[in-house]
Amino acid sequence: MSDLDVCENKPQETNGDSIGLDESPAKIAKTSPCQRDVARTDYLAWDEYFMAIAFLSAKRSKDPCTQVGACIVNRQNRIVGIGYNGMPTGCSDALFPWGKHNRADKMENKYLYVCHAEMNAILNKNASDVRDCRIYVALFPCNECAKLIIQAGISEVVYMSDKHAHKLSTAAAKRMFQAASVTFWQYVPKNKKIVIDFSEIDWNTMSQMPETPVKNGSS
Ligand SMILES: Nc1ccn([C@H]2C[C@H](O)[C@@H](COP(=O)(O)O)O2)c(=O)n1
Ligand SMILES: [Zn+2]
Repeated sequence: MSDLDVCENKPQETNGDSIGLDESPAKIAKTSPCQRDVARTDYLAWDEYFMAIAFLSAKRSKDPCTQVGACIVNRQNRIVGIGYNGMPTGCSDALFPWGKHNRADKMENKYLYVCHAEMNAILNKNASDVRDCRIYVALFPCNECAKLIIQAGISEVVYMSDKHAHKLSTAAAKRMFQAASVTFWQYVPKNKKIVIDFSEIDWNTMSQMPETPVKNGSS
């Protein structure tokens, strides 16, 4: 049984044995998670969870080179904003460039148009403001996002990669964060991977897995 399976309140048969209240520790150890009375211990820690949300959001990005996600969290560990790097609303991917090397036409460069993940997370906020929140982001913010983060009142930046540490935009961002007392620190994941495996669902207890992917309302 996986953690996602539906638990039923009846003794579960396991290996042909029934499980009674006076079972030996060895037998209790063999019971399925649903039979246990104590909480799981291998759940995601808060930082791991919020950074994973940022990485999941990045999966929506159409940038062929770098997909970035951001997740804003308040002091009660409630998510108040999520975003990823993408073109502005109404600026179709069919009409705006995802390239960055077009020497013939300087206008055909994604950097002129793309909204960064941090910007979208702030603009997507579901709270009146994001003051004193922290933002989880895969890459260290650029100087333009640093301005938005500071002006929005976010007080803490949690980042995974500082691969552009050598860039002027990163140095400028750090200079502004330090002047504005915005703390920043690098999250080092405990686990290299967090797998979301839909096939773990016990489809016998849920509506059958669709034979062919059902297209959702938007692409
Ligand atoms: N903190 C950041 C850094 C970058 N991005 C976005 C902006 C671009 O879409 C992409 C970077 O492209 P590359 O220079 O790797 O071709 O990532 C962001 O949203 N947030
Ligand atoms: Zn940025």
